[in-house]
Amino acid sequence: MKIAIIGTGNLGRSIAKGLIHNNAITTLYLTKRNLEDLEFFQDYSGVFLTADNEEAIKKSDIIIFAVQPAHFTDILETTKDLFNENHVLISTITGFTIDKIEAIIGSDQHVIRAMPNTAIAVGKSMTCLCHNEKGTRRIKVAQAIFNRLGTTLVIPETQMQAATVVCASGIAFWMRLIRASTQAAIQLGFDASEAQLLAMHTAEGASSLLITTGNHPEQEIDKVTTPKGCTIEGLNEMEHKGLSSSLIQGMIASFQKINTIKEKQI
Ligand SMILES: NC(=O)C1=CN([C@@H]2O[C@H](COP(=O)(O)OP(=O)(O)OC[C@H]3O[C@@H](n4cnc5c(N)ncnc54)[C@H](O)[C@@H]3O)[C@@H](O)[C@H]2O)C=CC1
Ligand SMILES: O=C(O)[C@@H]1CCC=N1
Repeated sequence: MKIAIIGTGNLGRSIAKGLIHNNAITTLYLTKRNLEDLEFFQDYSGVFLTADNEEAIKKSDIIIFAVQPAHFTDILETTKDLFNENHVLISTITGFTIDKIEAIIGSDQHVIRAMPNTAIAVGKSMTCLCHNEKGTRRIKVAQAIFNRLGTTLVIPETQMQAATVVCASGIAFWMRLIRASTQAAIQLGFDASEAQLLAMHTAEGASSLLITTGNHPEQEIDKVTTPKGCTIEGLNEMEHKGLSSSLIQGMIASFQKINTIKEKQI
């Protein structure tokens, strides 16, 4: 696959690492206005670094846009005449709707919106996808790419903002939970590196149990909670202190914020 990433910042770099490590490219063009901090990629064969978006688009079939929302309109305005019927345009831009994209480039292009997360760098992204009418014919191509880098779900565009909170911001939320477990493990006597090892592999184990069995979390919790035991004691104390409520309220706040950003930045 000939892929270009337009805007190789935090997310673009993560996508690039995932594509390279999963051998998912024939050529990969990475663009950025200042190429200095892309040195990591310069020795990989088939990977080209350039500040020239036009060159990257002309030499690629799949174009992944990963710039900040405020830059996307200008980039589309200046590159729209380069797009041809073979191009699949994939936007990761938060809040930038298909209507807004089509208002600039028209409705003749295959347009996919993708909401991955930074775990794409290690092939573990939960990526939500939606598409315009023409993009119906290329959604399987997009799924094939992102399935090599994790798991995909095709959703209606109306759910993309919520998907951003749950999956993209979700990486940060889960990191805080793992950090809190680490801090507790240190207080319970482990040194810092051991504490993080215990926390992150226990988190991975919990997630893998659900993915592998398809069980509801409470079914797995029931297997751990000995009557009058230490697990239920800890769980109930966490709930008295608002664990579930705090997570839910945080994600709702994040969702409310994303909808105000949408109005102001684009
Ligand atoms: N960081 C994340 O975890 C996620 C980000 N997103 C979305 O992806 C987009 C990118 O996010 P980040 O990577 O965090 O932002 P970022 O600011 O780290 O990266 C954007 C990159 O685009 C480059 N850029 C700006 N104008 C350019 C131009 N004209 N040509 C080429 N490159 C240009 C900047 O130099 C920068 O390196 C945003 O729209 C964000 O909402 C979506 C999902 C997850
Ligand atoms: O925090 C943000 O606004 C962006 C959207 C998803 C991840 N980062």
